[in-house]
Amino acid sequence: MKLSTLKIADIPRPLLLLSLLILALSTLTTFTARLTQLSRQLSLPSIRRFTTTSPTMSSYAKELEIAQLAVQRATLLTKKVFHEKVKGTTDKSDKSPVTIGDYGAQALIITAIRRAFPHDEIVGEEEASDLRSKSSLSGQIWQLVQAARLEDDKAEETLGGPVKSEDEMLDMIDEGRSGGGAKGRIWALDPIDGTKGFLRGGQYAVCLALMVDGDVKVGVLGCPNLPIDDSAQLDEKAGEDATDEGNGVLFSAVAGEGATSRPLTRGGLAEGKTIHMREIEDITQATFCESVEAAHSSHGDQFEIAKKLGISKKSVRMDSQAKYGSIARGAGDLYLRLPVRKDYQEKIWDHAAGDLIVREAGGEVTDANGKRLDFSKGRTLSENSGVVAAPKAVHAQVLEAVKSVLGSK
Ligand SMILES: Nc1ncnc2c1ncn2[C@@H]1O[C@H](COP(=O)(O)O)[C@@H](OP(=O)(O)O)[C@H]1O
Ligand SMILES: [Mg+2]
Ligand SMILES: [Mg+2]
Ligand SMILES: [Mg+2]
Repeated sequence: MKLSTLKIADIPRPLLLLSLLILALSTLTTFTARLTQLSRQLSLPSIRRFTTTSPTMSSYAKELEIAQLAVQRATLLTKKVFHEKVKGTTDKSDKSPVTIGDYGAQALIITAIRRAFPHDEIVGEEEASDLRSKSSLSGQIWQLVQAARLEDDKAEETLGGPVKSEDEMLDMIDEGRSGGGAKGRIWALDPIDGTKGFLRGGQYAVCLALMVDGDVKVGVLGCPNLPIDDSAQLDEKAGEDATDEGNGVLFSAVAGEGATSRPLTRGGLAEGKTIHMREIEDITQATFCESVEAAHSSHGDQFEIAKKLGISKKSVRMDSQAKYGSIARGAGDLYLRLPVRKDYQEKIWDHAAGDLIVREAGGEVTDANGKRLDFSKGRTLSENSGVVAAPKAVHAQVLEAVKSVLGSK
């Protein structure tokens, strides 16, 4: 029989039904993929939820994978610098320290974001202008950046390959100069949070978050010096004499999908576990965390607040967003950060990832007035004052103590 004379009636029924089924399935798949893409572009969470085909498939699966791998790769570089006696430290215009580790990690992470999401904006803490006039420092960072490769070709391929040249490295660092804001997709990056801890041999974190229209949707914290074991409880020495030997944890969260921890590796991503804050039955037994640096938060006010809550245990002093990660997995309970100076505005990159990870683990994060942290105002949290993070069930009680201590000053 000639093909041109073939009639539908001539096709065997089972074959016809099978062809129709394949056609219907492929049309549905294309439609669903297009709808998901559209909802992502338009930031429509309700459509996104509807089009997510399985409960384990994240709405921000690609963003989460890139963010985790980019942070993991950057910790290869920071760990190397952590073990060096000389860390290429310079002072920034605000007199705060920055090291070759901070610059190198920022270059690596921004390169990964640029390759995967070329249209996204990035708010990064560091900028390259000082490096452009200090070629020996820039050369040292370039050596480190070239050496920082994940021991997993597929993971490197996912990140879009290495930084191509020293010039590209400097340009990538400067790609972090977005002013932030309430519209569109903006990443907040702190390549080394807790630089003072990093220099002192304490805790530090590599922090990355994606905000969409001012809301944090994805958060990742790489904490090379925290124990892998989620149940390892913090004691008052936890923030001192830290090391990455046998340690290293990668925290992550996606809005509405919970928080996870997994061991940091030198290659691809390890298996993750869901984490939760601890349920506190008796607030007097809570472990509270605060900065090591007295200039970053008021140790005096925090002591008074703990006293008011009946907490007699000494605080755990620890640098960086490792505090957020630690309370999110129930290794501690509260994080208090009350302002020392009225004119200081907290930076979004110091809180975006930690805020989401704690909230997704069952916590509540507000400022000292009980307002949610507002990441839509630019590079700083200009509408907020301080941070109060606690399990949901006791947050109101903690906030009451905060207000009472601050109100009586
Ligand atoms: N006066 C101040 N009040 C609050 N935070 C401050 C501060 N001066 C600097 N910081 C921020 O505190 C961060 C460290 O927080 P912590 O004390 O929890 O480790 C620093 O991040 P970097 O180390 O990334 O610069 C810096 O941005
Ligand atoms: Mg800094
Ligand atoms: Mg920081
Ligand atoms: Mg920093």
